[in-house]
Amino acid sequence: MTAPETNADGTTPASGGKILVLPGDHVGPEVVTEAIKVLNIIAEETGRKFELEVDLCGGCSLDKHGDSVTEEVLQKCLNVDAVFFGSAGGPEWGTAQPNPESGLLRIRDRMQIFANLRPCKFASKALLAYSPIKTEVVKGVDFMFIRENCGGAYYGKKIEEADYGCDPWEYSRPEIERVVRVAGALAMQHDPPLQVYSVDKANVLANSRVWRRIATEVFEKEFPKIQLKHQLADSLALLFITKPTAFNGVLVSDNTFGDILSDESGGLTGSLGLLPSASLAGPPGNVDSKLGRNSVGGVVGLYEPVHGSAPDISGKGLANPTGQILSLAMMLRYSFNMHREANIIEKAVERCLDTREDGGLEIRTGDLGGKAGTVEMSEAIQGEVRRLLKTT
Ligand SMILES: NC(=O)C1=CN([C@@H]2O[C@H](COP(=O)(O)OP(=O)(O)OC[C@H]3O[C@@H](n4cnc5c(N)ncnc54)[C@H](O)[C@@H]3O)[C@@H](O)[C@H]2O)C=CC1
Ligand SMILES: CC(C)CC(=O)C(=O)O
Ligand SMILES: [Mg+2]
Repeated sequence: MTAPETNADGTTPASGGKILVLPGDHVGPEVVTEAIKVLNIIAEETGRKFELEVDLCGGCSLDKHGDSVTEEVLQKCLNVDAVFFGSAGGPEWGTAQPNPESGLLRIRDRMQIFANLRPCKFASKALLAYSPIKTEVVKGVDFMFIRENCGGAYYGKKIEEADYGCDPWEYSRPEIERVVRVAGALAMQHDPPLQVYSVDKANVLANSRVWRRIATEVFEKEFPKIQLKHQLADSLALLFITKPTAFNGVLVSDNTFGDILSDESGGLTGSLGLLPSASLAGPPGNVDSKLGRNSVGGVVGLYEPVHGSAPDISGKGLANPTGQILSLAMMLRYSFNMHREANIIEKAVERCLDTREDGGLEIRTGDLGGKAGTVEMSEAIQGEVRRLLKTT
């Protein structure tokens, strides 16, 4: 899984950075394999040499090592520029601890990749027809959901007894400040800055009231051009269905609300199989912050699709590889500053999904009602990526 040792003209490729690949379980390895083919095309065409290492996390690690992630793999995560992750879990491992998913949670914690960016927009306008929401309601939806990724109810000292369970839902000032700053920094990358919404349950939860107060303070002090708006999480679940474009811009929330509400994006845009994500250890882009920088001038991050291991369709070559391939685009953009190549992958995906009338290839995997398999979709994207790299 490495790029060629020399460029076509015989020169040595520039050192491109280290990537740890953790394919995980069920459809994870199926879609990761396809995304790596796209990465190899980019490495080949640009001469950038990435150092790739593949290891285990999830049920596959439980089977081999008796733990969902080993200390050795956690250490490797700390010594790379980016981690490329598939998905962890499946019914055969159940939920008793440590379950496969706990491996991913431990990696997020160890890497302190506290900002999980989950963009929601149509990868092609042809997909408007696949949304269960009326076209006139969902057309133009375009937001970035930022989910706090290392705190809240998913972490802390849990109590699990036969008849009692407790997950403390805690947030402290530094945890809130750093993630809302990422929301502000992303919004400021646009001219005029994007609207930012902070999502909470401040009408009920103490940790939400602290979240709201600190988010307000950070925006007043550090992002005076943005007027932060607050939205309760329960009504947002409704408004995402009835008026999703009202939230175009950037949304930021805690771990639990963000996990649940960002899956709704899959419902809005046609299929969960299309959606990528990036979990970052600092703000992306040229910001005045050294937090989370990697050895190649980008941000340390873990990249994975929003979807899980889809055990219901695994082993049949049916999974849509698009979410994983778009996660690769996010990795190139945020961890490797390869904006051109990231844009090319997104354009290639769009062309493969566009209707023939619009000059596209109109390829549809099963989640979009079509007959194409994982490899067919991936090969079409690879072909478009190669063509666009040569011609643009
Ligand atoms: N980051 C991760 O590793 C995550 C892991 N999980 C784990 O995954 C396992 C399955 O969870 P589910 O609740 O079923 O959620 P899921 O996201 O795996 O699947 C939900 C539905 O979406 C479909 N789907 C998902 N990805 C698809 C793709 N690429 N192409 C076509 N269809 C796709 C599935 O077939 C299923 O019908 C569980 O063990 C869960 O804990 C769930 C979410 C995230
Ligand atoms: C650890 C994961 C299984 C939690 C989740 O659902 C997600 O991150 O999307
Ligand atoms: Mg989830």
